[in-house]
Amino acid sequence: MTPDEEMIRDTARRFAQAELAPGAAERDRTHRFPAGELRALAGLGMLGVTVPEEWGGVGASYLALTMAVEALAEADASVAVVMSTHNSLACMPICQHGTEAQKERFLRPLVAGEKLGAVAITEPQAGSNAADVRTRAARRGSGYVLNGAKQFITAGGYADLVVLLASTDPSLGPNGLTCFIVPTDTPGFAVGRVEEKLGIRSSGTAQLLLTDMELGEEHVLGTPGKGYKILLAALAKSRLGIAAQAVGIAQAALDAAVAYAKERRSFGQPIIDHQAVGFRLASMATEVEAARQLTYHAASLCDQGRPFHKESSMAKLFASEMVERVCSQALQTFGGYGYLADFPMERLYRDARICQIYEGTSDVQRMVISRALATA
Ligand SMILES: CC(C)(COP(=O)(O)OP(=O)(O)OC[C@H]1O[C@@H](n2cnc3c(N)ncnc32)[C@H](O)[C@@H]1OP(=O)(O)O)[C@@H](O)C(=O)NCCC(=O)NCCSC(=O)CCS(=O)O
Repeated sequence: MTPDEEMIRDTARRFAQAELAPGAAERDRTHRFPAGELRALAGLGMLGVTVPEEWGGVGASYLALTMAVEALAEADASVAVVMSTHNSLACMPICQHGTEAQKERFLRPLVAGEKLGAVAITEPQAGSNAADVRTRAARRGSGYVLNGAKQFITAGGYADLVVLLASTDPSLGPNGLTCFIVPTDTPGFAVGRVEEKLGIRSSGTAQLLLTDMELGEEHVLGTPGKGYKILLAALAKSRLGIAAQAVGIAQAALDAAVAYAKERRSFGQPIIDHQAVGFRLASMATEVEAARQLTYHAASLCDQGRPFHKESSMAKLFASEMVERVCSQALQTFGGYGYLADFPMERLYRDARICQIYEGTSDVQRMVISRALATA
């Protein structure tokens, strides 16, 4: 880890503990989207961590981004996932595939925190099979007219720009999918339901509706027909962020359980001194550290330009299944108090569950890993 990476991690950690942790339960309860908190994060460079400095970013590594997401998730997983998605799935595809004009117009304000980014791949019928996107972008004059619906879009109710996958040629299947940069004030764009959820309740997950929405050619991101590959490549990186989110939530649960187990007494001693509790905490700590190391390893491979897709999926798979186990065991340590909304365990337990679902379910990660094994 370089001094710069450490500094980014520590900056995120300080902000998370001072500015996010105190309001996390309240945002969860009221479902308030953390718009002000995200603007404050922009001031710390957290909305363009891996974007080069020439576009206003920090120009840091994916390891730095991963550690920053982990630190935020320890305090508030909703903020962490919005920040992670904005960085990896909105900023970076534009950074890597955008024209100079697109970077000037769209990327710079995203990094500065003047605009918030989201990604829209998933549709009501297209989840794990992302190639089944049916949102249609039909040619009209020199531009396109888009019709369709997008589902489960993180920050969808609040984003200013959406990197969106649509079909420009259905006869070509996945090779007819194209990425568009969609300003959400475009006529024909509407936010549908903002979803009620088990966890990450302040992340503004929404359905997006596109009705005869006209976009000029300058909104096409990358080469038409290459959109699926652009976003599969971006997802391989963004999954590091979900793994990091899982590690952060699990660390918070572990810390809370250890603190409680030292303080709570039964049968004449702190419960941590009962072997059943102490051993349980030991196993939890080991699992959290194993997931962290898998995640950092995958991020480091990515930073070195080495193959990392299998490792990224392994990290996401292991960390997201680990966090449910660890949160369950942490909650158990609190006994009845763990089940009450007055205590943080209840929210951590709910926030943990989504990690096995979004940005590729556990089964999708197993698919990516097993295909890599088959072709090695
Ligand atoms: C299930 C999948 C993993 C795979 O689907 P496919 O079988 O359709 O894809 P492939 O044949 O493997 O690949 C097609 C094509 O793309 C190239 N490819 C694949 N992976 C990569 C990569 N990591 N980097 C670059 N290129 C890649 C591959 O070589 C093929 O190219 P050729 O045709 O050979 O030239 C996939 O569908 C999948 O990941 N599904 C899960 C989708 C998912 O994660 N959805 C969540 C999206 S997020 C969202 O929409 C909103 C929620 S949010 O977080 O806000």
